[in-house]
Amino acid sequence: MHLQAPVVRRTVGPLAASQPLRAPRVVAQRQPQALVGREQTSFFGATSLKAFTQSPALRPAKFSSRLLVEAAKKSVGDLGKQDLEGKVVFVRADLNVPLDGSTITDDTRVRAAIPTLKYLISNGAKVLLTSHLGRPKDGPEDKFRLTPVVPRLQELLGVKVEKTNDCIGDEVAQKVSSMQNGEVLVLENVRFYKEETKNDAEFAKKLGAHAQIYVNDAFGTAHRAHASTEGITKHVNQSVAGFLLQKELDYLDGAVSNPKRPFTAIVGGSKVSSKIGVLDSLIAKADNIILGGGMIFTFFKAQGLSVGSSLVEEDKIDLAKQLTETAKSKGVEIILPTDVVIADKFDANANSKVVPAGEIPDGWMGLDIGPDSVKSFGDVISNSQTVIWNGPMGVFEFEKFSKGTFAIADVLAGLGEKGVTTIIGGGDSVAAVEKAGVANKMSHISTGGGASLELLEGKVLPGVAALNDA
Ligand SMILES: Nc1ncnc2c1ncn2[C@@H]1O[C@H](COP(=O)(O)OP(=O)(O)O)[C@@H](O)[C@H]1O
Ligand SMILES: O=C(OP(=O)(O)O)[C@H](O)COP(=O)(O)O
Repeated sequence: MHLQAPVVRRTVGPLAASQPLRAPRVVAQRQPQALVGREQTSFFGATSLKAFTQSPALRPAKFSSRLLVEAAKKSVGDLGKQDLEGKVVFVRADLNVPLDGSTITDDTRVRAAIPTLKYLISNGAKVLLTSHLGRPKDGPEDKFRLTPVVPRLQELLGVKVEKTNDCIGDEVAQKVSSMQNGEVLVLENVRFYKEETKNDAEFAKKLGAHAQIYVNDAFGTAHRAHASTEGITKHVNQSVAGFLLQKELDYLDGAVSNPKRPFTAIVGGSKVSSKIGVLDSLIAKADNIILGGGMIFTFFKAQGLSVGSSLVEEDKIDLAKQLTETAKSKGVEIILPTDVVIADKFDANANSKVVPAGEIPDGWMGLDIGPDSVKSFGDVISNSQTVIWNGPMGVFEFEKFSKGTFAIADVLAGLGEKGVTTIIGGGDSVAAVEKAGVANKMSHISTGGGASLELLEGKVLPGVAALNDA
């Protein structure tokens, strides 16, 4: 969630104008899925979080996202005062918010966590709340502390929220022992321990040491089998889904299991290695795949084009080649930008110019899609009936490189009136549409980018699978 300059890698190979990959398409229709409690409205829009907690659809005894799990899963809404009062409840949320220093630039994920927290507080639980923030590499780092979310949580919850400097250990034990019913204690970033992402059993046990009940409300991280999303469930009495997780699954499952067609997926952003694998199954599901952001340069390099010092995942170049071939053979369109905005350094005030996509000079890097690409992407998007978008088209945090992202956001915003389903997923993508002022025009704002893409793949999300059956 912190801006990172692309790794500088020199490109060798022929200079050539890039061509988007276009071909006729054949896509098999999937069968409709029966669903429970789905609502076809954005829950961050006008109806917002209040309606979310009050909606009867969100208090079903069971819910089931059949793309993901065999059995229906238990929800926090199944637990009443008799189950929660005086109990220590460990809540794993996704509070991985975009930050500018210590300022939260988009609080969507914090707001999204509120309904579950309010429900637990009002039922007298002692709430231990934790999350990851960013991807710290080697232990605690101040810039990855959860400190900035505490005042915002306090404001939204209307109760005092305390925080520890660690997520396990003596300080946590001591603070938990003096907690009163209805209090909230934030535990520090779980990724300060490498054991978190390794799903280490001992670490998971320590995380769960004080809690009787585990609530997973971290949809954005449900595709990770980590100690706080999966391992911990083995060390508590019961594990249930939070309202956000439930809401996301119910909505997305319906929207992507039987999408209205043409179905277009837009994939951008900078988590190339996390997301490039998803394209394989998208080829089987979507009619059009539009690529932007940092995703594109690995594809351009795979075509032997010049990418300068743009973000490239060298070890994914072969995969990019394969994906291009697979798409061609299946008749699916993978649409790449034809022009890009380049910069002479990774900086808001860098010199910039627009060049054909495959002609980035050495020392320059692509930080946005260009105006011709905006137009051709816009044409494809405007002819779609379902659009899912994860990953900004450029470094939208810098004004100079934000135009492509905001232009695509505007195109999507205009489709709502025509009844097109528009789904935006991912911390930064949501921040971008919020910044563009069009979030309330989308059908669904999802707190998970990678998670919603994996859902789209039909993969089992480990954070969901680990919960108790209803
Ligand atoms: N061409 C690019 N080069 C480097 N970074 C980029 C580029 N385009 C977009 N980004 C960055 O990608 C980040 C978001 O990526 P990602 O985490 O994959 O999206 P999301 O959070 O929506 O899932 C943004 O911070 C943006 O600045
Ligand atoms: O921001 C997130 O994912 P996203 O960018 O795919 O939406 C989640 O917090 C998961 O973070 P991770 O991709 O570092 O595991």
